[in-house]
Amino acid sequence: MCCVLGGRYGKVFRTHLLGKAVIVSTDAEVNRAVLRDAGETFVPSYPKSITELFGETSILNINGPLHKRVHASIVRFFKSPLFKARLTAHIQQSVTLSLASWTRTHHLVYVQDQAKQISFEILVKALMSVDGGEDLDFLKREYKEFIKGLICLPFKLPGMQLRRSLKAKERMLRMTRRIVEERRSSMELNAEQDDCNDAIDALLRESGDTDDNQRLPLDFISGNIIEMMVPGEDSVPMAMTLAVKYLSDNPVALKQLVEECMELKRAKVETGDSYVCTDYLSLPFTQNVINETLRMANIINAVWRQATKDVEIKGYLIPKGWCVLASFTAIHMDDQIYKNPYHFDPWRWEKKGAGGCSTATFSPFGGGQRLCPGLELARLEISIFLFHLVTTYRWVAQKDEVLYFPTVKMKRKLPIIVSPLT
Ligand code: HEM
Repeated sequence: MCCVLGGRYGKVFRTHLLGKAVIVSTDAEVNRAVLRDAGETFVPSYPKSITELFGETSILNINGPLHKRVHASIVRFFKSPLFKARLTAHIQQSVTLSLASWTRTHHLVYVQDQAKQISFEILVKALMSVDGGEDLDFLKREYKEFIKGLICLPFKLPGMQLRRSLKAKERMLRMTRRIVEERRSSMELNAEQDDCNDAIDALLRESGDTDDNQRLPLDFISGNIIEMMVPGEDSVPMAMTLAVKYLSDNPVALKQLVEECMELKRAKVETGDSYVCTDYLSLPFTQNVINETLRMANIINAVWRQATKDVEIKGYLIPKGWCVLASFTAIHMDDQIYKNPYHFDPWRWEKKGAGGCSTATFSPFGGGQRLCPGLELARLEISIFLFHLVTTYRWVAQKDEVLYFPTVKMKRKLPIIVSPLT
């Protein structure tokens, strides 16, 4: 029997958020059905200021065959062994350089700031091969202004944040467009070379499944490179920071992580081999720590969709035009699914499997057609950061607390006092 939702209704209920009538789902099966939909019934739906900032052709807004094509192209590139090998070396270099700057004993370090710095550099390297220098400083400055517009009043009047953010985006777009044009020219000159160094190359080479070899327009590529920074920029450093926070509060878990990482380090010293990406990703306890961090942190706590037609899921009728908020937090903190959900317990993943259980009950990276294309990049970065941190330093964390609104942050940026391992 199908029911039209009225007021609070069990695990799926109707409410008002940001002035919009919304159906909130805290039900794993309903969430899975929403995520699995390939754009026929549900399309992304964001508050007005976000849609304005992203633009209509952003991967986060588009649907149908174009979305599928762009998403597949990015996933293919991020999964390619050559990219992962290059990126592993780059992440190692960024992390070790950053850690080397903390060398003094009893030195105070703000983990959140350090993690942000490391992961921003890695992100722009992966997306557009910007590698330090003025371009990186420019992007850092403009991106900071741009991102403030994500949570602001949706008016573009002079002096208002949304207008300032859109101006910052215009400046970033000019720079990105220049890089994209230069890259296309050099591709035309070296037509036989089909190696992709970054997401720009991947999108420039993307020709679709059709015979007409339709390339993606340059403005489309430039815009998407900037818009793809949004889901990756804050989430990775916050996962790194929260992992350090949870480990600081759980010495037994930290001890086991240190032992696992030290064993790999000793093996590498003995053989003289360098680290490859699978070394990091196959450390089972490290992956359990990352799973547990992502489960508890809920950095992306939900996804928003809008129904394009009346649809019935598990007996609930979702009327056409209504927004659905599929909550990940509700599932990740459900004590029917995770025993003692507020307790940091990396060992629970030994039972569930290090790769996580089904996407219905563990979906920090979303699922279905919009499954995060940066998933492996994120896991690799967090793994490398934790590995080098625990094999280089001991630390004592100062008192701090996690804030969940409007986005996940540490109240004091997680200050720790570090001492180098002798
Ligand atoms: C811990 C880190 C990360 C988390 C928790 C995370 C989470 C997510 C989630 C939940 C979605 C799905 C949104 C939806 O269905 O509407 C998503 C999409 C996306 N993520 Fe990530 N992400 C992370 C890192 C990254 C990184 C490093 C990148 C690199 C560029 C990235 C790029 C994207 C893109 C482009 C999308 C949009 C995909 C689409 O709509 O087709 N993410 N992410």
